[in-house]
Parts: sequence; C-alpha cells; structure tokens
Amino acid sequence: MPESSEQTLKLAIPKGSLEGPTLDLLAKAGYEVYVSSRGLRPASNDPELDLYLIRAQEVARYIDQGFIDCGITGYDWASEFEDNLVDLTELPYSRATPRPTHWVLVVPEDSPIRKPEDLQGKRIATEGVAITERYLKAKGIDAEVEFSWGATEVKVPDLVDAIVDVTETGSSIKANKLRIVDTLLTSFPHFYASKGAFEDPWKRQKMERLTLLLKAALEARDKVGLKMNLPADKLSALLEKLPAMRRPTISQLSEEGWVAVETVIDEKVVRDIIPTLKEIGAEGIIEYPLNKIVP
Ligand SMILES: Nc1ncnc2c1ncn2[C@@H]1O[C@H](COP(=O)(O)OP(=O)(O)OP(=O)(O)O)[C@@H](O)[C@H]1O
Ligand SMILES: O=P(O)(O)OC[C@H]1O[C@H](OP(=O)(O)OP(=O)(O)O)[C@H](O)[C@@H]1O
Ligand SMILES: [Mg+2]
Repeated sequence: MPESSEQTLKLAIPKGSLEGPTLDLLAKAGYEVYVSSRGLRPASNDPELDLYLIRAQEVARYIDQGFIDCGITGYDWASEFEDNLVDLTELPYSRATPRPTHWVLVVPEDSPIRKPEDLQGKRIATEGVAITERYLKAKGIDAEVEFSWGATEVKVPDLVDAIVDVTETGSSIKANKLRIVDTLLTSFPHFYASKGAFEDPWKRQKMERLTLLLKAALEARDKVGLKMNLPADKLSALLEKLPAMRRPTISQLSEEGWVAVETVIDEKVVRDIIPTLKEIGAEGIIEYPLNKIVP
C-alpha cells in the first residue's frame, strides 16, 4: 500500500448504478481503487487521493457544502447545485452502454395519457422529485409529485397515473409494458469540483491532471492500435481503400521497398479491415489494445 501523503484531494465516487463503471474508468486512467465489501472509504494506489463512496444523489451537495473537494456524479443529480460547482468535464459513460441516461415521463402502454398536459391534476411517482417539479412548473402543469424509493415501474397504473424514471437501454420500460410520453432530462456523469478546491493551486492541478487522464481513458475506449508492414507501392491502394485509417504514421523499413504503417481505429471496424489489409499485401499485422489517447 502506498505511503500516506501530506496533501490530499477528497474525491467522491458515486455508490450505486455508476459505481462499477466509475471504478473501471478510474483504473483505466491509472487509479486502482480497492473497495472492500462494506468499506465506504476505499484505498487506492494514489496516496494523494482521499476517497469516499457516496450515493450519486448526494455527491453534489457535499461538494457544494465544501466537505468534499470534488467528485463524479450524474448531471441529473448535480443540476440543482450547478451554479455553486465547477463543472470540470462531462464523462460520457453509462451503466451498460456508451449512451446517456434519460429521465422520462412514462405511462402504461394503454394509458389515456398521450401528452404532458394530460397530467393536469394527476399523480406522478419518482425518485427525482426536484427534476419532475421543475419540469411541470416550466410547462405550467399542476400535478401531484410523490417521492418513490425505487422499483417505480410497478406503481402505474394502480398507485399513480404516471412515473418519471431513468432509462438507459429501455429494457425496464419494455419489460413493464410502458410508454414514454416525454423526456425531461438527458444525463451523463460529470466531474465536479467545489469552488474552494478549484481556487487551491495544488488541488486544482491535481484535478486537472485527473480530468486529462479520465478523458484520455474514455477517448481510448472502443479503439485499438493497428500496425503492419506493407510493400511501399501498395500504400496508396491501402489509403484509398481504408478511409477508416485516418492519419496513419508511415515509416521506412530497413528492407528496401517496404514501409511500416501504424494507426488507431475503431474496434468495430477491425474485423472488416484486417482481411482487407491482408488482401492488399500487408504482412505482420498486429492489433493491440489502448489505455489512453490524449489528443
Ligand atoms: N440504468 C442506468 N443506466 C445508466 N445510468 C444510470 C442508470 N440508472 C441510474 N443511472 C445513473 O446513475 C446515477 C444514480 O442513479 P439513481 O439515482 O437511480 O441511483 P442508483 O445508483 O441507481 O441507486 P438506486 O438503486 O437507489 O436507484 C444517476 O446519475 C443516473 O443517471
Ligand atoms: O433502461 P434500463 O437500461 O432498463 O435502465 C433503467 C432502470 O435502471 C434504473 O433502475 P435501478 O437498477 O437503479 O433500480 P431502481 O429501480 O431501484 O432505481 C431505473 O430506475 C430503471 O429501472
Ligand atoms: Mg436507480
């Protein structure tokens, strides 16, 4: 375990839906976090980090109050504190996909509610009471909003007329035979800092370095490196046929008439590209995973 450090940065990691993907991202960024089964103050391989596992809903409030220097949480839960926080960066990852989450107004498939205005005088259950009330107010709709502790999908139509819930893949909506009436908010995780921490030169530099590494790790996601040797006279054929190979590095090989080509491409096109490269005349093709890309 690394030695303790003089100066530390108090960083909150969201406990719950985002915990797993956030720990994976931190690891890719170079920060191994060791979470024990009940421990909410995880250790890490960086003695300058003082880590807290805090519910996503509460991260922004503790940063706002200055108890925590910075943290990762969904934009949805931080939006009401937005004016008091420094938004260091958006981090485009989710629980299961690279897509953002949506807070949606949902009713049973056969509900008579077709548009938001049909909610006038109705009852809505949600974990996001503030998000829902802000939305209704903006639309001038008067409806009763009650807090839900979760498993919200089960409440329509017997307990309430509609719900507002998070959706990512849409599978919960489908499984519960629900229909989306409107989208209230779209959210990715963000890395937020308190204004106080941002004004502290040491903390600011530490957070900016962390931001760079987190973004670099996300940038490298779903990309791979590709390297090969190629007869020099086939180079133009290769570049013509493979527009996916943007800005490759070309270097001369010691063997006359041959070049080495190196590039970064989306992993999803690799299975089409490698056989084509072989057909064009490439040899010694290697594909390798990437941890970080810093533009
Ligand atoms: N299915 C999901 N896919 C991706 N992100 C999600 C999903 N559910 C929630 N999130 C995101 O994770 C954060 C926390 O979500 P939420 O408030 O639902 O708490 P939770 O961690 O899922 O815990 P709970 O079990 O109480 O719902 C939010 O920023 C939200 O946008
Ligand atoms: O569109 P999907 O990919 O299906 O994701 C949406 C589901 O994920 C969240 O549930 P969670 O697991 O947080 O449980 P909860 O119902 O206790 O909030 C959300 O409340 C939905 O139920
Ligand atoms: Mg949830």
